Amino acid sequence: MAPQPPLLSMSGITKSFPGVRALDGVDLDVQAGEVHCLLGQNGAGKSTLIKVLAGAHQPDTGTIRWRGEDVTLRSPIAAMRLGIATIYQELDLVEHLSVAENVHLGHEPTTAGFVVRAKAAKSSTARLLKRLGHPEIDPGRLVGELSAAQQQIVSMARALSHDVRLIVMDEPSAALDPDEVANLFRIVGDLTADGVAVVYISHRLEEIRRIGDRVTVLKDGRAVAGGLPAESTPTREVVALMTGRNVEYVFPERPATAPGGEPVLTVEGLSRTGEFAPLDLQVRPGRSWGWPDSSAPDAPRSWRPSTAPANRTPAG
Ligand SMILES: Nc1ncnc2c1ncn2[C@@H]1O[C@H](COP(=O)(O)OP(=O)(O)OP(=O)(O)O)[C@@H](O)[C@H]1O
Repeated sequence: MAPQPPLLSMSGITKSFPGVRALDGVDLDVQAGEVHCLLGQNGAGKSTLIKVLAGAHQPDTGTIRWRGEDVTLRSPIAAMRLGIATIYQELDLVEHLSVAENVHLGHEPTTAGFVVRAKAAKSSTARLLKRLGHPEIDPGRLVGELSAAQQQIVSMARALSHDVRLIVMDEPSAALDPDEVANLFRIVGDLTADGVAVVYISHRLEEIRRIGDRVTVLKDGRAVAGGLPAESTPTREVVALMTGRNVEYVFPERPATAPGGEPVLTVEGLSRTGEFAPLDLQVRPGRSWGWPDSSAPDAPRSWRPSTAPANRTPAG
């Protein structure tokens, strides 16, 4: 049997803005059902590449093949019609519309009669939210009233309300707590099991190892590595590709310091009414020192407010 062409094949993509070549001949191949991670430092060209893929930017040169055929993605709607959805970090939801209205914006269910359409939109939205592990989100609620994590789920529901074959997720875990990240990974696993491809942008290398299949690394607008195995490529190699420097240079070893030298800072009996009880501390060379979250339930008593919080005014 002839091998399947990649779901997506971007070749030699260039894109310049005044004074900067954001993409300089980038290739990206994505297979159906894989999680393809896109890595690169700030300014490497990731956003520009996914905007080209989303139909939001037109490339200056290069070709895009989709399921084996050359395509031109003239607009986000054209990309969406092919089954390419993008969930940007800055979510593009309309805050004063309801969840269901956002999910179906531009492609409302077409059953006759407005009320029936609204009902159909609500029930199909409820089904999508359940599939995404968030049945508690009310499809009738205004999007502006939801948390950042819930808004991201709404954005995913909107992507899934189309016949999607590839979803681009731009730093999807950035605003999520660990439970929400676990739910995100479950969603990604379900999508890929259904044959949907995910292009996943993250700065968190440990995430890429956990859910990624392959990695493409961008640096200064070029793909310096394409389709590396996510699980087995050593972190030092990925960091070296991203930065152009070896790990020893990026994370130089700290100079050895004798434990317990003379304190560089000593504080005794420091307190602030309504903020924290008297405390002593010493900071010594070569030691790390962190300030615990005083509101955490397991914070030592001395870190918690001693009385009702007072207005903060600069100490005189
Ligand atoms: N609309 C624009 N106009 C001018 N320059 C742009 C525009 N969009 C991106 N650039 C420039 O193109 C280069 C690549 O930017 P891009 O946002 O694609 O990088 P990135 O890898 O997504 O970085 P980040 O992680 O910071 O978003 C940068 O030098 C950026 O300043």
